[in-house]
Amino acid sequence: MGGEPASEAHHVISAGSPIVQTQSLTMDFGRVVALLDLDVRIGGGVTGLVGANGAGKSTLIKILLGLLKPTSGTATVLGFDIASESAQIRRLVGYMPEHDCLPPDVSASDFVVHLGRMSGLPAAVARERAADVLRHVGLAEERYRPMGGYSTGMKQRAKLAQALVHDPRLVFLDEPTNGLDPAARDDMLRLVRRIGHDFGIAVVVTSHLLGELERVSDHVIVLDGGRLLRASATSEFLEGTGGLLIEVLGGLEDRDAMVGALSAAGLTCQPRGAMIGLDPAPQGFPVHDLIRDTAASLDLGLVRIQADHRRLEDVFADRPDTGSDPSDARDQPAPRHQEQP
Ligand SMILES: Nc1ncnc2c1ncn2[C@@H]1O[C@H](COP(=O)(O)OP(=O)(O)OP(=O)(O)O)[C@@H](O)[C@H]1O
Repeated sequence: MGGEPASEAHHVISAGSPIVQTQSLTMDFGRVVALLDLDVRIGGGVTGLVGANGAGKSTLIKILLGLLKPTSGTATVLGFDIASESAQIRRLVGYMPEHDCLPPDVSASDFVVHLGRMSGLPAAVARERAADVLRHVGLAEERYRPMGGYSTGMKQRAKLAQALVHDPRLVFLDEPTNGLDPAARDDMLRLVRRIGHDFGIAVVVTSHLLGELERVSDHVIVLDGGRLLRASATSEFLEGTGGLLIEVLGGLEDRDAMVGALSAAGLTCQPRGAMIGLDPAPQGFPVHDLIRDTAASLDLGLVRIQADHRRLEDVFADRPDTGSDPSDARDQPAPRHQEQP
């Protein structure tokens, strides 16, 4: 958190420069090696940092903010060196920590104004900015109430607002959907995407739920046991498999009737939640016609036929040292890593 306008970094960062770059970053806590020889490059937009609990996501963020000193390796944030220029970095970067850090007796409004002042904003500007960001994150009248009485969703919004109050160029959001119910999680993910796209602030957002990062991120970095497992555009993770997803009207019985009929017609398919996952059919096979005819013969309405996509979970299944079984659940937590002895 900090107060100087973002212009301070403009002479350092030019178009195409990385927002974050690390080289051989290692964090050895003694009992655990949290990061090992990590080389990552993060650009603008929304970057999802994904990995199981303990994969090293929070450690990486804390190192980039200058809150932890790495055992070895180097990194820059917005062109500034983390070892010697962390004050400049904190001025231009917002941070939403993972854990609850809100004083219960203070209102979100007073809290965000206070942090704006701490970042160096004049009082009137801090009040104005706080009102703006609290509105953007969706805290209305309740912003004048003590935060101790807030729901988890409201607390997450207050934490997000304080990360934005000083108009940063980059925000680190550590597990912003933690503890939220599905509706509140969707709202938070929409907000994350707006911050990256409508507000033009680079976002690094962590989650152990792979499916949700797939929805909001332009790029995804996958950490596993402190090592980089994969980094690429989200679209590359989601390349088509050649398979299809089918949905029919009705309940699970209707879905199962459709699975049975398609299987009897020689296609390989299985229930996937309320939908049906269909394996790729041989080239030239009139698969769409067959699906339509099968649904018609069962008197079932077809809701949709869509391309199946590779899921982020499959990245973990692809890694060389695992025999892990990719789960069907989109929001399946990533596998835990082995702690180093
Ligand atoms: N201060 C510390 N001292 C010792 N070990 C630590 C410390 N901080 C983190 N660790 C260990 O380092 C590893 C990585 O932790 P980290 O918090 O970075 O993971 P994470 O991917 O953010 O997961 P989570 O979401 O559970 O925090 C874990 O094994 C954790 O126990």
